Amino acid sequence: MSAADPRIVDVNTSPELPADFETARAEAERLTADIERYRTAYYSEATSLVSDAEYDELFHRLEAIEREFPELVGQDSPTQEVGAAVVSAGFPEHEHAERMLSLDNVFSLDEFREWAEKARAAAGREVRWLSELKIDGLAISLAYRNGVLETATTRGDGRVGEDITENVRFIPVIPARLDAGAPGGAAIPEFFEARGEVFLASTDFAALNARQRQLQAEFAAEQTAKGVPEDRIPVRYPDFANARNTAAGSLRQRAEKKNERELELMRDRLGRLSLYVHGIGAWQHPDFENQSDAYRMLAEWGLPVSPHSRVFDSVDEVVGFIEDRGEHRHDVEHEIDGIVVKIDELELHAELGQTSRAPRWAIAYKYPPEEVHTELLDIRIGIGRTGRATPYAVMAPVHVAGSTVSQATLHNQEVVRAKGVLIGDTVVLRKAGDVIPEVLGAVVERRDGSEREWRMPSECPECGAALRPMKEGDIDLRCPNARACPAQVRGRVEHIGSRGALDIEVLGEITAAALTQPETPSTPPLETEAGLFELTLEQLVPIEVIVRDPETGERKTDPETGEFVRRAPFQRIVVGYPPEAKGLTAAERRKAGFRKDHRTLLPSKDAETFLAELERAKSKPLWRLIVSLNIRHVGPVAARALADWFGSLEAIRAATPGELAEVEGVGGIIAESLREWFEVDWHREIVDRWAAAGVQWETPGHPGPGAAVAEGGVLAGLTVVATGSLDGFTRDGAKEAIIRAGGKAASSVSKKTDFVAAGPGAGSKLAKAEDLGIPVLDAAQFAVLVTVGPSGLDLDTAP
Ligand SMILES: NC(=O)c1ccc[n+]([C@@H]2O[C@H](COP(=O)([O-])OP(=O)(O)OC[C@H]3O[C@@H](n4cnc5c(N)ncnc54)[C@H](O)[C@@H]3O)[C@@H](O)[C@H]2O)c1
Repeated sequence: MSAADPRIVDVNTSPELPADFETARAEAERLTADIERYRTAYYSEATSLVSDAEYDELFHRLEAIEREFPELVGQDSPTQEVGAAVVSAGFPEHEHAERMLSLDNVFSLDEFREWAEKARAAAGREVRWLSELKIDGLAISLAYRNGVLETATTRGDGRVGEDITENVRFIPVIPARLDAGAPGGAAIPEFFEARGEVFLASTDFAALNARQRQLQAEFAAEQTAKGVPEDRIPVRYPDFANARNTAAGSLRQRAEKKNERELELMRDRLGRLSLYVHGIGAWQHPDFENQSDAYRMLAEWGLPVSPHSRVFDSVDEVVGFIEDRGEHRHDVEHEIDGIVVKIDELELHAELGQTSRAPRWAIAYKYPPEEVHTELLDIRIGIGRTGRATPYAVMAPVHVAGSTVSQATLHNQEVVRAKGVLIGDTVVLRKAGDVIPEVLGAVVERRDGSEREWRMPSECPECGAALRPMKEGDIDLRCPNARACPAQVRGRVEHIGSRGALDIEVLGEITAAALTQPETPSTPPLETEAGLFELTLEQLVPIEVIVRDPETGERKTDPETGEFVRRAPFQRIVVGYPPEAKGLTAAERRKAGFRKDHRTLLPSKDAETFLAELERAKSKPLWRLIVSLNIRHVGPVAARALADWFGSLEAIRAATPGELAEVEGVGGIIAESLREWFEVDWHREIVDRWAAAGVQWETPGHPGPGAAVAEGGVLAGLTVVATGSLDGFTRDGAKEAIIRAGGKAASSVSKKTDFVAAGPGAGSKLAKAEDLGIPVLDAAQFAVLVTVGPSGLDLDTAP
């Protein structure tokens, strides 16, 4: 999807400004009406009808138009105002002793440098820059009289806000009474206002959502007990989508009309809120020179101050801070949407002054957005190689955190319910850097009734089998048709080619699909992976696939012909004279009317590479072959352990679950999974057909299960257990040293054990060795054992 897609919001490119006054006025009116609607919802209902980036874009567009046509700037333009006037939620109104302002924004480092240069020029001297994290929360003003919290007020329109003191009393970090501090410290003034940001720390936000899920589960259990069918139980406690709006909503809850239980929940939410002070308002006789000094004083009196603020002497250092914090945006305990840079010297605040909405001595540098709004077009099901059915969101493509996103996993049907999203909803999508995109929830207020509920399908979308949980109580549903479901075969074949398995060049997602679900021929060359090593050039060449859009997964059509775009990954077409013209001279060909229009299908380079890679794969290390069998829980680590110990697939198959579980790195779950896998006929068919095609299911020269690799080594015939951390050896290193010396490296102590090497952290194995009277060695003795053998040990001095 190109960046020119109208649905993709790009805050960095704005169209040209209107050319004449009338057009400009009409657009400014439209923008004002939209901004008005959005900010009322945002400040009064804690709801984001559009994303912050979209809001900022509208705001900037209006600012740009007003700059071009200054006659348009009216008193009530949003560009001249702070926040929004209070839309009463029933809280008393309260007038700030000193106005609360907003901040001007910049969106690039160049813009920031330009602003800093201007501010310095206006100051007429070098200044110090107080650089702070811009907390994504909501501003409040705390008025203290004689050290006691008198009022806590929202910002409102900057002059008058809502008195939310009663709610703020439940926020544990906000002191009701200040602490006079250490003797000799600054005296608390009779009256002052501290400004700060209320926010929900990321861990508290996660905990609050966990609580919502728990409440929903309890509610669902009650409903079930009343006989309400599962799919009719409403979502009473949906996930909260956004920490800032949740904090704002929590703070503006009304206690009236709430029953005991609701009050308890309300207080629980308030109790999770935090605050950092980031400014001062009215203050009688300040006896400090810098804003940073004020912070130190407020902290002494017990008000929470952000630990992340820094003071710099140069703009370059500030830029470094902005860049560094931008890279570590998520290492902070709360959400940040930018950096606020302020001149530290209070004297200059007075000198530079303020506009109608923001101080001239501070600026907010905003980071690119990580949350955007987009439309949820559909919810579909993906079937993975293990048959797991995973719902995923298909969205109108949207640009966020450096890439275009149109799909996001929704994990399972419970998650879809908890998020409370409907198809057709405007949803909040979050993508932070390289992190996987996540749908946070719906913008419920934007619903128009056309949205529809999604239900988890009961059948596999690829093969029609009835989906079911693997075992009772599982939330995940699976397609049980493991052998024939095209999605599962495709997934397994792709896995075989992956780097952690057989690492076969060419065998990726597209080839896997081409081999299992081609357009032509209608019978796929592979019914299951059993036929992989039997593939021939003749089978590969005719394969055609329909090209899909990598973002939407939709089949691509040719805009001219209207037909699906096809690709033949394994073909090369050579155009020449027909075979009948062979041996004729040019004149004879002309005379006979032969033309150069005969097409011959030949294998492409990929086809040849693929077959050569398959050939090579047949003798790859046994552990890679084991990984490529797609056995549940058997990844590279377990496969290596199995291959090292047993040396052949046959030995693994013949081992009892007990013997399997004894191998270090294997354990009971994997042992059981292996046993189940080998019981299935078509699994054994894979092994047999691959073997018939030349796959080597054993490690050449391996002497057999658990036996010494190095015949006749100093530990031949001896079993050694290494436990705890042995100085000079890694865990695997110790095991390898035993095997290299010809011994058997066992993972549990029994009567058959000859030596136990134990380092710090050794637990029950050491105790057992002592019980059984088996010699226990320290790291130094172990080193002697594996190099010289038991004859080098002086066992009387063993610990
Ligand atoms: N999505 C929407 O519908 C919608 C609507 C309205 C506003 N908004 C968001 O709100 C912004 C405008 O709100 P605004 O006027 O509060 O401006 P702002 O958020 O751009 O900046 C001013 C505010 O930053 C806060 N802040 C956080 N950390 C601070 C610090 N260390 N020092 C000083 N202040 C700090 C204060 O609350 C201050 O009032 C928009 O840019 C947008 O992101 C969104």
